[in-house]
Amino acid sequence: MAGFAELGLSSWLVEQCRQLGLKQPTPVQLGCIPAILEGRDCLGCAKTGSGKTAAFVLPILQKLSEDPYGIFCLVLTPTRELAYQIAEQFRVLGKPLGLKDCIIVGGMDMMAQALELSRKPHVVIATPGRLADHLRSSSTFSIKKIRFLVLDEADRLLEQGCTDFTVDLEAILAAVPARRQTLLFSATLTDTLRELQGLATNKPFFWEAQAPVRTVEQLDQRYLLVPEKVKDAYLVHLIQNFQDEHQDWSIIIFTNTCKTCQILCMMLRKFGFPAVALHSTMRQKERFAALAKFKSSIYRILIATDVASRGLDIPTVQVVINHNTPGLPKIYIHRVGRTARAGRQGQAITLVTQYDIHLVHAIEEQIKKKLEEFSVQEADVLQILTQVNVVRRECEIKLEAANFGEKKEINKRKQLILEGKDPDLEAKRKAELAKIKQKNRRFKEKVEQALQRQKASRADHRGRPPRARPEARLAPAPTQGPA
Ligand SMILES: Nc1ncnc2c1ncn2[C@@H]1O[C@H](COP(=O)(O)OP(=O)(O)OP(=O)(O)O)[C@@H](O)[C@H]1O
Repeated sequence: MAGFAELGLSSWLVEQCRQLGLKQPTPVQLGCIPAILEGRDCLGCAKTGSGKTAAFVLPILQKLSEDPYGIFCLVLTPTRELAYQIAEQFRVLGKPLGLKDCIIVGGMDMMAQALELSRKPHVVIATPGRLADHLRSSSTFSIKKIRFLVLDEADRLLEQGCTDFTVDLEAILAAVPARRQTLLFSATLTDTLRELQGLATNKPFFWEAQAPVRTVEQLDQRYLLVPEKVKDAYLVHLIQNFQDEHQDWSIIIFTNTCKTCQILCMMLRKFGFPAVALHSTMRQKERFAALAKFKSSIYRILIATDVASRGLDIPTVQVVINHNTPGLPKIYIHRVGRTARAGRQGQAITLVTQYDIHLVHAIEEQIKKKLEEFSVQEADVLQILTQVNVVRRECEIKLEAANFGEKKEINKRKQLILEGKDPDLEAKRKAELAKIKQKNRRFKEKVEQALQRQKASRADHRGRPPRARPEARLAPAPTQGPA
């Protein structure tokens, strides 16, 4: 198998890899590094934890060492934490170059960032919103001459999710040169391939890992069917068992809202578990502090919303628990990909209520693998049921008294003012964006319905009725009220 040197990387970079313990290139690195060194655009789609970051960082550093100037490379990424993680990889691998990098993300001081940008760093790693703000408000830097544009988690940057990057991306794309190399990476790139291909037009090289299953083999994937009302008792039971059976452990629990995230964190702490929360309504400094404490195992449990579902590389994570079944299979793929990274073992347990069975089927269809049932001693769960429900209620009351929702609004407004924006104008802009999104959604739905009708009428023509939906594989468990 080819080593890093055979891929065309210089000896100093091969030595950097060796020092970091990267002995052999991973398949995505084997595929993409030579193409990037050749000057081609690249779309790299490989499973979570397979080394996509180094697949773009290494060839960029090589090209930078041949012709160093600032700003040479711009990396865009959907979350702030991920921006810091990517910067770290550039710093470590590019140390012999004396690499200057600059991180441009929301929630941090804008003036300090503007100053850093004006010093022409070699590499800028940014979230789209904040970089677009700088482009609109400052003329002290330029990205007109960048040689590389990287979109990490490219499909997320292009989709219209709860944070819509499209307007900011347009502003950024208008400011970068047409003659550049564009590199797009994600574990779920194929879902938005058509949109992405429009961005990478310079002899694009598409690399996709060929595998029958879309999640990693070393990942043990389970579901646990739980009645909605007793979910938290199951969660406490799972964690207690895991803590009893393992010495050195770390768990990430994903939730669907910031409020649930906060309540679960309070609740688990009341039970004496070392838990810390990470969600978008926390101040940025608190977010970084929480992640740092989890990474250094001061806290063993990270309870997070989907701000942590993509890209974060924390090798010690052995288990991912989905407190809610993700509504989209690709969110599932990224969430469970926080464990079993770089060849390690890992386990993912998804709590599934009677209302979520169709979501599990959609996930299984996408990942091309059936989840197995995780069994627990229900009698043990019943024993703690009342206590868990009482503690949860106490936490809810405490959070309501602390005006969590209101504080969230106030924090948002404060942040906007700090960023030099008018909160009311921003609210108007958001409302307009939401309207456009809703219009787009309706349009998409109409198209889908028309396609369905076409399909059905074709099936009628052939005299075959459309296929009936398969029976739900998971039978709903009996609902159990709190004792
Ligand atoms: N050639 C290699 N040999 C061994 N380990 C590697 C190699 N390349 C990268 N790694 C390690 O693998 C881990 C995962 O890499 P990385 O974070 O780049 O994954 P990814 O493919 O971007 O995952 P995700 O899709 O979740 O973002 C990192 O800890 C990284 O240091």
